[in-house]
Amino acid sequence: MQAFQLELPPPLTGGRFFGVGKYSYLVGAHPLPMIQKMVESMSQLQKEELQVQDKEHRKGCRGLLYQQVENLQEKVFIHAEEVNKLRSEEDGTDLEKHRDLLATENERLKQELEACKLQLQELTNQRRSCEECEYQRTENNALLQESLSQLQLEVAEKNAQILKQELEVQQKMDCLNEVEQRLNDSLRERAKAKERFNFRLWESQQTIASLKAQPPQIKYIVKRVEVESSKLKEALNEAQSQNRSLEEQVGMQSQVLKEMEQQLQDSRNISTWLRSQIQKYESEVERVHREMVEVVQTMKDEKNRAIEDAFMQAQTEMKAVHENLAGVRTNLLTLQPALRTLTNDYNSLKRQVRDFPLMLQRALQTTRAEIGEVVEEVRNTNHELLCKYRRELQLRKKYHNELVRLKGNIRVFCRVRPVMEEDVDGLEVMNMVTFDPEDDAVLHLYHKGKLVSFELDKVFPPEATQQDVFQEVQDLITSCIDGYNVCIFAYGQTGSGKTYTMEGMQGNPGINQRALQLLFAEVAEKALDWEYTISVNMVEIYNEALRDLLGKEPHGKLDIKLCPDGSGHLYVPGLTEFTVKSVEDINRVFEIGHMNRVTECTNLNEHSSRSHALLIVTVSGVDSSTGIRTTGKLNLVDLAGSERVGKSGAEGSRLREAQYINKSLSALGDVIYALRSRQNHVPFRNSKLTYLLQDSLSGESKTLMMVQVSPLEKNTGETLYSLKFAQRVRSVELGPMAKKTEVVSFPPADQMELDSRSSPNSSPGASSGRPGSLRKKLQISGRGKSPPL
Ligand SMILES: Nc1ncnc2c1ncn2[C@@H]1O[C@H](COP(=O)(O)OP(=O)(O)OP(=O)(O)O)[C@@H](O)[C@H]1O
Repeated sequence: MQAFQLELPPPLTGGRFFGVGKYSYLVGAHPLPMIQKMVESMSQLQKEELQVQDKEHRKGCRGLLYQQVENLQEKVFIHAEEVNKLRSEEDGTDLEKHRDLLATENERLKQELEACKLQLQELTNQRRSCEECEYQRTENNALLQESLSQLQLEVAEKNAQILKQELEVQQKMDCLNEVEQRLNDSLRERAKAKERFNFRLWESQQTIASLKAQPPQIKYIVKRVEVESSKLKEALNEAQSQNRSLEEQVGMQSQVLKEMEQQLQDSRNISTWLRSQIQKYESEVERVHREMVEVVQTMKDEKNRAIEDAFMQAQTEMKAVHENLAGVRTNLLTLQPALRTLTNDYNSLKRQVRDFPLMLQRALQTTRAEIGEVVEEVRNTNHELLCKYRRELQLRKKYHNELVRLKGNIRVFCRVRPVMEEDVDGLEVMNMVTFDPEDDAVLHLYHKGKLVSFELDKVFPPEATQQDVFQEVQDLITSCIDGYNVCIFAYGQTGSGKTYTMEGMQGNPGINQRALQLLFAEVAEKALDWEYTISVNMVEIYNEALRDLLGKEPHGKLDIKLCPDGSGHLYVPGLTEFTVKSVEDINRVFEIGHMNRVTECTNLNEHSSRSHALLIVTVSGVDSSTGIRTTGKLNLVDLAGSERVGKSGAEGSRLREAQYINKSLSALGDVIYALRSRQNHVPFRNSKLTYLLQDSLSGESKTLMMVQVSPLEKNTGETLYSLKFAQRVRSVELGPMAKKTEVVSFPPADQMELDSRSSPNSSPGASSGRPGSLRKKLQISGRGKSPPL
């Protein structure tokens, strides 16, 4: 029989033994009292078992059971030891300690922060007292505020971290408590099982003891021993099964222990991490603290420096102020007499100021009276001047009219067009017209080998410009503003330059546009006293039909009618009239007229040479001071070509056109003749042209006939005819002799030619009142004789 020795661990400190009989229990602060108790009872059991073994040497079957129990005890002990060790090493209180430490550290940081705030407050106060460092302080303050807010943020973060860690620690603690609870429960279970086992063991021992106490009956005993030994076997089996269940429980316990170990390991990791975090936090706090201290130190230094500077500056300024004060004191001494003088002056000025309104009122009254007198004088002078001006105006008008009358109310000019490139046509062109260099009213025409001379009111050579021509006619145009009716006719064969003279060309306008421009200028000059309105009509007479060139329906024929007011004046119902105020307006009107003329005909050149184009300008004015009203009419007429088509044997429409043209031109000649010779009857109604211009030709009206001629040899016939026409118009002399003259019709073209043939060298101009050089020449040569009309 083998003896079993069980080595038990020394009892843990802090515990007390309480024993009842052979079972003793350890209670107190030990973490595993049940295990301990179990170990104790097991050792007790072992001792008793040993005694039994001694007594019952034959009962070797119990050895296995003891062996197993021993192993079990060993394992339980090891586990208990490990648990104790773990508990002592990594107790949950460590985490709590860390947490407490962190809380303390946090508290300390908060206090430091408060101290920093206080210091900052102090510095702010100090800075307030130092005004010169205001700007710098504001900047530093802002920086500090910024770092402070950063620190506060960090502290808040750390607090949050601490709270989180506290929560985690709490969770771990709860976990540990739960594990401990479970361990305690399992130990209690085990103790109960052990107790039951012991009780059975005790019962078995009691049975053995009672068996031993019975008297020996060999045969019977042997049998009983066998019986008892089977009982023991049963007990043994039961113990083994209990042992197995205990082993299972131990396995479970070891599993639980493993879990606990794992949890402890996790806790250890977390604790390490927390420690590192705390270290980081501490180092950060330390760094911030160091920075704060540095900043505070820098600010203190700056403050001291600023104070020193301010002090030095104040000292310097104080010194300067003292010096100034001394200067001021000296000045004060010298200024006192000046002050006295100034005070006296001031007092006298005050007196003057007091008296000033009265003086001013008197001066104003005097000045007003003087101004009134002067104004009255000026008014009188103005009135006189105005009267003089009006007288002068009347005189000017009178003299102008006298001048025009002296020149003749009907004047005849001649313009010779230059030889054009298209006239040359490869052949040598002979210029048949020559001029008198000493007299600008004479021209000579070389015709059929003879030189025929003509004297008119003015002759324009080919080189005369549009401006030169206009210069001579502008008097007539301005008289229109004074209320006179003016007619300017362009007469001549086709291509002789009538349109050029009247309308002109782009960029070089003729009489029409220049006349309107002049009217605008004159009207503007008189705008102070007179208010003028300038309106225009444009008409065309073709084959004795009157057409409105500005109307919306230029095809319609117009009629000339007597005014229903009984004034005897004529008017054209439905004739379009435009009021013009500027050159742009004129251009627009000309454009409309031109367009209407173009739309009417297929060949404008042909058409224009066979129709009369009239631009009628009406100038109405009212004198704002006197209320006098004037109305003048300017008729600018581009006549149809005067060539004698009828003679060349034309037929049909061409002949009809020619007849109409001849008729109207003859009628014009007749009217002018009748007017110049002051006949009682003037045949205005013989043509549409003269009838339309009746108002403008009669009475005080002024007429200019611009006879256009070509210098070309091929045109000499027509040139001669035109010049004769001009000569005849001009030769009609006003005065007693003219009055006596009979009323005769203007000779037709053929007759005029015959006349010229009969006396080619005769110059009708010789009989005119104009003292022309040619006339003198003719008189000297004895050939100055008026032709019969
Ligand atoms: N004084 C001048 N200087 C330069 N060119 C001129 C002059 N006179 C006329 N002409 C030119 O001669 C040509 C014929 O002139 P314009 O058309 O004026 O003649 P017209 O007598 O009006 O003819 P029509 O009776 O056919 O209308 C034009 O090309 C014109 O430019």
